[in-house]
Amino acid sequence: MRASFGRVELRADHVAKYFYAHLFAANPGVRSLFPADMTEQRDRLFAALTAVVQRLDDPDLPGYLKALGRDHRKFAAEPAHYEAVGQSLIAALRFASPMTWDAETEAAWLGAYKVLAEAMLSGAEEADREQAPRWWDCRVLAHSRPARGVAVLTLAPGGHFPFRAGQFVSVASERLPHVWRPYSLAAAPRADNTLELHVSRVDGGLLSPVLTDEVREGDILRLGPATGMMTLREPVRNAALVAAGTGWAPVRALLEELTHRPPVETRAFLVARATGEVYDDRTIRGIGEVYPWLNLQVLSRAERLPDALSAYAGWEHQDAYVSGPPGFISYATDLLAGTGVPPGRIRHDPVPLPQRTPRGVGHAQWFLDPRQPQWINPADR
Ligand SMILES: NC(=O)C1=CN([C@@H]2O[C@H](COP(=O)(O)OP(=O)(O)OC[C@H]3O[C@@H](n4cnc5c(N)ncnc54)[C@H](O)[C@@H]3O)[C@@H](O)[C@H]2O)C=CC1
Repeated sequence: MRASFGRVELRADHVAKYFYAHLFAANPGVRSLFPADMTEQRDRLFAALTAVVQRLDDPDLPGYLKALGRDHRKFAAEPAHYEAVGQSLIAALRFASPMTWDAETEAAWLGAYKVLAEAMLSGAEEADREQAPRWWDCRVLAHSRPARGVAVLTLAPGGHFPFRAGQFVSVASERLPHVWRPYSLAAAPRADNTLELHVSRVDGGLLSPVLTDEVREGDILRLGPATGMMTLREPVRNAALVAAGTGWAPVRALLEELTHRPPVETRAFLVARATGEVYDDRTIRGIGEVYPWLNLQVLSRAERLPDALSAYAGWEHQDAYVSGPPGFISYATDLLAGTGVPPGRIRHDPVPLPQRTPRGVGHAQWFLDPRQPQWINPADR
């Protein structure tokens, strides 16, 4: 599977287009479940597939797939859709590698897809049995813009919204139907059931400009179920929390949860946004009073992190939590591992894999199945 995916990945755009064309042609009713503009959606298919193929041996994969299936209920995904997606996926993969696709490869993909679909469906069925809502409609109670390109939203869910500090949710706005994006919850569960999101505006992004610039108090946002493994590891030990930009959100939630636990030595390192701002300065200014056991350092640039980390010892006895832009997560995780934190003790949310191969292929490359030298790739011209 990995070998065949390596070849297909080179033609990711073509394969994804073929996959959706096949899916919508064979199942016309399915089209309305997807956004009007499919450009981003196509990339997401490959990000998801890549993540699964890279993690085939990962013992956490079944749990991840079950959570994914539970989460997919918000898309109104039914068992028949899983069947249809499987057929279109195999058709697209076969189409993309005509010279190398054989019965053995097809059997491997069919088997893997069956395992994947069964795990996701079992997650969805479990949620159905628990009568868990497919999504939560949440009213925007407050919307503020504490810094350039950042919005803080306070939400009131229609009913009880179960989650743990450090988790994230998928969010959609009625202003942009069917477009869902993940955001970390910026506070631990509260007595009044309200939730907080910190949104950084991504230029050219789809949902973040809507959430920062258009959403108003009184709007309804739709939230999928909370998920993610950046929760406090039990039993709670000394902890290092490392965040950049709005990656501060889940760290703030974890700090709030730590106030309800017996005190442990906690260090936090917050790197300012690329624009130079630390947007939650009101919380940060009063932090010593609320969290007397916390040592917080605010750093103006990520390059200051190595020195800040090396000023401390005893890293091998810490749990570490990292959040921020994907490049920052890899950077900080490597630094922490270098200071002696065992890799199994560093928690962060899933990071999209960097694209390994250039996109866009010419007719010649499309025709010749094996990987070709860079010079015939139009994207490199
Ligand atoms: N659970 C999580 O991991 C969360 C992740 N995020 C992500 O964090 C980002 C926040 O955006 P902004 O606040 O605009 O932050 P930003 O884009 O301004 O970046 C914050 C800091 O990260 C550093 N950084 C960025 N890329 C780096 C790299 N490759 N290596 C080393 N350092 C790097 C920059 O120096 C910058 O100072 C978004 O990508 C968002 O998706 C946000 C919330 C939670």
